[in-house]
Amino acid sequence: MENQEKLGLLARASSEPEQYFKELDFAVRAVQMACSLCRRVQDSLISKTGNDVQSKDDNSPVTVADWSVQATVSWVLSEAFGSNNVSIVAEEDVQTLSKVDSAGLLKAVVETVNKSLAEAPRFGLKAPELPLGTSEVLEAISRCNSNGGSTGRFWALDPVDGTLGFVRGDQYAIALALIENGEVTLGVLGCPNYPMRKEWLSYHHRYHRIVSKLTPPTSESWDKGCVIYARKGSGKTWMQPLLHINEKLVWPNSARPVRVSSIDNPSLATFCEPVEKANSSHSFTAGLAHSVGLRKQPLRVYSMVKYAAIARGDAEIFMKFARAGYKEKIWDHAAGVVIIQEAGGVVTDAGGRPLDFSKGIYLEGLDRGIIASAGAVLHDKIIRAVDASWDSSAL
Ligand SMILES: Nc1ncnc2c1ncn2[C@@H]1O[C@H](COP(=O)(O)OS(=O)(=O)O)[C@@H](OP(=O)(O)O)[C@H]1O
Ligand SMILES: [Mg+2]
Ligand SMILES: [Mg+2]
Ligand SMILES: [Mg+2]
Repeated sequence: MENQEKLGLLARASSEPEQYFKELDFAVRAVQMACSLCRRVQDSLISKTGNDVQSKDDNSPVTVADWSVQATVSWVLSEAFGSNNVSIVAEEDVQTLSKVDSAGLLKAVVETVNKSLAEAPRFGLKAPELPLGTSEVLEAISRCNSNGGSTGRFWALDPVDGTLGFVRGDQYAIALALIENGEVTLGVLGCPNYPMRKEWLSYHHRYHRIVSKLTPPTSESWDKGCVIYARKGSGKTWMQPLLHINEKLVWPNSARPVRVSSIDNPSLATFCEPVEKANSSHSFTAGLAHSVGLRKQPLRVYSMVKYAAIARGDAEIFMKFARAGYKEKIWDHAAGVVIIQEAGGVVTDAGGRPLDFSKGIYLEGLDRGIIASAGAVLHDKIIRAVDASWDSSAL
């Protein structure tokens, strides 16, 4: 009882729907396991120069970690709720993995999944009696083939968000959300490299190693990591430390509530945005920043760690304006939205409307871009600035 309270897993009032506690509990454990898996894979990825990063049809990267996390989370959720009751929308599929020349890759995925599942008892979960075979791993990945929609319940999973950051030894996230009748009801974000000090969020390993005189943080202080989660309507967002390998700490883990920043003066506010210009227009947001009076340098961070930074109060604004024609996917945002909202923040499209998770795998009808803020004052200022500058922008 006391432990559940500490974890933020208890209902505040008996009128609150109890059915989400089991879901949140398993989701947090699954994401903790995924964080542990990713840390191992990222460490081995950076320490060798192999052919460990594949390219998808759109030239975006995918790694052993993406498929392995998808299989692991899918397996854990199926064990907890029964595979017939679990519907998952997730980013990866098995096409590349099932190709004849991908035997080595598939073997690495199966090994990684089994290594991760063998760790399940540390997270208070049951490990499989026997290691999973290749077909079981492929089946766990391909079971995540839901198309979402406006009715019923499904999970949205981004096994590794910010894969580019992941392969560069930088920030990335594991994102799991539960969506019911088109509304995000639970969000869990694992951020294995979330640094101990927020200043280090803008520290890009590769880049700074070459051009910066900054002393690199030691791996101990850099690799702090956290899992952040929230249940819709609870008014609280919680944060757990990562369950580190080699640590004595076993489940249940401790958690503390986090809150958005109280800064509403633009000149004191920090905004974050994607690292890659190809994913969001840096020139458009620079113009917005100037007109709103944001004075600080943008914090460019890979992945949904940007949502976590707002929820934790380490930054005040997140903006993303993808090129015309790009359709945002639900798994890139669902967990982050509920985590910011329950921490006291605001997330809408650039027209001020809530993001619509009820139309399948894409955020259909999204008006121009996505804006998340620590509060309504900053949010309104940004939205007005977008309106004022949109027509003269090249977007
Ligand atoms: N062209 C384009 N425009 C906008 N967004 C795109 C585009 N291509 C991909 N994506 C999606 O962006 C996800 C990564 O977003 P980030 O905020 O991490 O971007 S960045 O790497 O920091 O630039 C990334 O998520 P992951 O694939 O999970 O890494 C993609 O879903
Ligand atoms: Mg991807
Ligand atoms: Mg993603
Ligand atoms: Mg991904």
